[in-house]
Amino acid sequence: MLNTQSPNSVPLRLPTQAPADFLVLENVAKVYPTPKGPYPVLQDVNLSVAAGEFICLIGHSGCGKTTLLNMVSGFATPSSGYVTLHDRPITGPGPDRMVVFQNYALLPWLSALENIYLAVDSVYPRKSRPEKMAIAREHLALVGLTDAADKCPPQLSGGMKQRVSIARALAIRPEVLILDEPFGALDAITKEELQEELLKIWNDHRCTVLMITHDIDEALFLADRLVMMTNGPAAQIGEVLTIPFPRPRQRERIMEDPEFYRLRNYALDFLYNRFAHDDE
Ligand SMILES: Nc1ncnc2c1ncn2[C@@H]1O[C@H](COP(=O)(O)OP(=O)(O)OP(=O)(O)O)[C@@H](O)[C@H]1O
Repeated sequence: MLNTQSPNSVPLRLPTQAPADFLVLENVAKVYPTPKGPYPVLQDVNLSVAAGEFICLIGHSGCGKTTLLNMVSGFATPSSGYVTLHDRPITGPGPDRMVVFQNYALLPWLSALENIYLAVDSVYPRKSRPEKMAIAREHLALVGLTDAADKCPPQLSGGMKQRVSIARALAIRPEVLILDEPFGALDAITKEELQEELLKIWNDHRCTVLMITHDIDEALFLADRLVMMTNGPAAQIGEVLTIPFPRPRQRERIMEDPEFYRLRNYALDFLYNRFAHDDE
C-alpha cells in the first residue's frame, strides 16, 4: 500500500489528466521476456510532465528507471499503456529526445568538436558544413570546452567527456533531455560543477529534463519534482515530491534551508525504510 502522506501538500500520484500534458505516461507497464518466463519490470506508471520541467527519478538499482526512460527516448516500447509527447505516442527514437549516458558514449576516434558535429550533421543534413560547424562550436563553448575542441575522448577527463556529451545532446535542440545517471562516475567537485552548469544551461534553454540519479542531494538541488520509484518486480511510482526552492538556485542557500533536510529525510526514509532493498 503506497503512503499518501507527502512532506508537502502536493498530490503524490499525479492524476492522469493533469494540466501538464506535454509528456504523459499513462498506465504504462513493461514486461521483459526471459528464459524463466515474463518478467514484469514496471506496472501502472502514471506521470504527467510539463514542458520545461526538471524531473529527477530515484529508486533502487534494478527497479526499472532506465526502462522507464527508454520508453520516453523510444528505445523501448510499453507492453501496455501509452507514452505520449504532445499527445502523440512515442514510437521510436527521434531528435526531439536526446539521451546522455553515464559512460558518455562518445566516439573515441573523433575529436570533441567532431563528436558534436556528427550529431548536428545527422539532424540538419541540409545546412552547410560551416553552419553545422558553427552550431557544434557554439555548444562546445556553452560547456566551456572551446580549448579542447581538437582533443579526442581518451585525452579528456571524465568531467570533460560528460560536458561534450551534454553539448552534443543540446546541439540538436531536443525538447526532452534524458540523462541516465550522468554524473555518477565523476568525483564530488566535478559533479557539483557540472550540476551548476547543467542548471544554468537548462535555465537559458528550458528543455524538459528527465534525469536518473542515485543522489538525493543532487535531485533536491536540480529538480522541480523528484519521482521516487518502488522496488521491482512490477515497480511503480511510489511518490512524487515537489521541490520548492526558488530559482536560480544557490547550493549554499538550499543547504541552509530546513526544508532541504526535511525533504532529504523523507526521501531517505522512502528508500531505506519503506522501500528498502532486500539486501539492505
Ligand atoms: N532487455 C531486457 N531483458 C530482460 N530483462 C531486462 C532487460 N533490460 C532490463 N532488464 C531487467 O529489468 C530490470 C530493470 O532494469 P533497469 O535497467 O531499467 O533498472 P534501473 O532501475 O535503471 O537499474 P540501475 O539503477 O541499476 O541502472 C532489471 O532487473 C533488469 O535486469
